[in-house]
Amino acid sequence: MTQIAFIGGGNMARSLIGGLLKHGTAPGDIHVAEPMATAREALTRDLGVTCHADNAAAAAGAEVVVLAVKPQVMPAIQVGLRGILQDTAPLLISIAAGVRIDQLERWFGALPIVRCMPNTPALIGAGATGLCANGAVSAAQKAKAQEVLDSAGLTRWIDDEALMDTVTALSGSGPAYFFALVEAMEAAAVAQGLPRDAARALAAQTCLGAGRMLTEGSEDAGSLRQRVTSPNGTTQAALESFAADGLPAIVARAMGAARQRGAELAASLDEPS
Ligand SMILES: NC(=O)C1=CN([C@@H]2O[C@H](COP(=O)(O)OP(=O)(O)OC[C@H]3O[C@@H](n4cnc5c(N)ncnc54)[C@H](O)[C@@H]3O)[C@@H](O)[C@H]2O)C=CC1
Ligand SMILES: O=C(O)[C@@H]1CCC=N1
Repeated sequence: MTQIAFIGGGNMARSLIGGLLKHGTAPGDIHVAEPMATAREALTRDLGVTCHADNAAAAAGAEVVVLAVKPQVMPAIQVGLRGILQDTAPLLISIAAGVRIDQLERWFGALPIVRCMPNTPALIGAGATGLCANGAVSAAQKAKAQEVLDSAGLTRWIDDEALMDTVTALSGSGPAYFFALVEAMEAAAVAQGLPRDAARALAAQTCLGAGRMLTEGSEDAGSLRQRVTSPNGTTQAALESFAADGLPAIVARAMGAARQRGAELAASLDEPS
């Protein structure tokens, strides 16, 4: 079996490891480097994976190394990792927001690299991941990267790396937009007098049902929306209010801010010329 190392054992690493274990990867084939002792203990206790305090120790012997640290931590981990990665030449997968493939090549050397952007629903196997490969990634390695991310949910290859910040703005950050909308819907229902537990249950099930209609049926969001909207009915009244308040522009501005933040995060990691 392929040995996989995770550098950073936080939320996303945990989600991706959970998916791999569910899809048949043996815990013994997964090594995790994590500086926090309590997190290492929890990972071993909960998932049965082997944890290391040292990044190079986790990466030694791995055919796939997943970089799952915060973007700001990325330049610092090259110190301990570059040597071992140059010796073993694994497939390097980065899940860090913003961080570009050319930066990864500069820090870790010429390697097959896949930059990807998963999201938190990976925790329940319902994630969505965009992936982008550099020219050194073989067809077999591409298939391996896809297999790793497929275990967390849906995957899509993105040919143009410049669009990865848009993927981050769409599906990487997207779960938070959705939760924010649900919070607002629940709060409005409670303000109208509905008990909180009823508001929460009805809102959550509504989102589940709407999401399943989108993913399990063949209709797009626009036509599903139209089917809810009776002429001169309640939905029309709500949608007209959204339109008057500029919902599409609000969403476009928010996604623009997310995309720009991805680019800024990456730029902040470039050495001044
Ligand atoms: N949270 C999210 O929704 C998503 C996050 N991402 C990306 O995933 C990456 C990780 O994010 P999270 O899991 O949310 O963060 P997190 O903070 O939960 O996990 C990061 C882990 O890295 C560890 N760490 C810190 N310094 C380290 C070092 N020098 N060597 C090894 N490990 C070190 C931390 O102790 C922590 O456990 C980020 O780059 C983020 O942009 C990608 C998609 C979605
Ligand atoms: O907020 C962030 O920067 C990360 C990347 C996408 C989701 N969470």
